[in-house]
Amino acid sequence: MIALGCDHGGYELKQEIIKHLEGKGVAYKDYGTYTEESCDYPVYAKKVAEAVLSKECELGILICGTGIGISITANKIKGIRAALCHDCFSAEATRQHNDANILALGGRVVGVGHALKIVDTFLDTPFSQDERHIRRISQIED
Ligand SMILES: O=C(CO)[C@H](O)[C@H](O)[C@H](O)COP(=O)(O)O
Repeated sequence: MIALGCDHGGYELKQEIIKHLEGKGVAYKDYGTYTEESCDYPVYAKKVAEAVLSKECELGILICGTGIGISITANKIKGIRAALCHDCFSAEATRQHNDANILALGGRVVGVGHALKIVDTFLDTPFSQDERHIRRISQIED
C-alpha cells in the first residue's frame, strides 16, 4: 500500500499519480488534500509519515508546489527518510542507499510524464541491504 498526500500545489500531480497507480494495479491510500483549495502542507506530510511509520503503508509519496516544504516537514518526524527527487537517478539511489520511505515531488517543478517515471523508479527499487548503507542509516537515526 502506498500513502499519498499533497497540498494544493501538488493536487493536480497527485491525481495523475493516482490514475497511474490504478492503471498498474498498485494499491494506494489517499490522505488528501482532496481539492485545489489552498491548504497547509505540514498537515498532509504528518498524515503520510504516520501511515508509513505505523506500517499501514509501505512507502509514501508527498507532493507540494516544489516538494521542498513537504519534505522538510516529513523529515522532522523520526524514522522518516523523505527524498525530494526530480530525476530517476536520485530516485533509484535514494531507495538503494538511503532506504528512503517517502518520495517528495514538486507539482510545479516537474512534468507529469517525468514524474510518473520517477514514481515508478522509486517504487520498483529495493534497498540494497549493503552494510555501509545500513551503518549510515543507523547514524541518521542516532
Ligand atoms: O512549501 C512549498 C515551497 O517549498 C510548496 O511549494 C507549497 O506548495 C507552496 O509554498 C504553496 O504556495 P502558495 O503560494 O500558497 O500556493
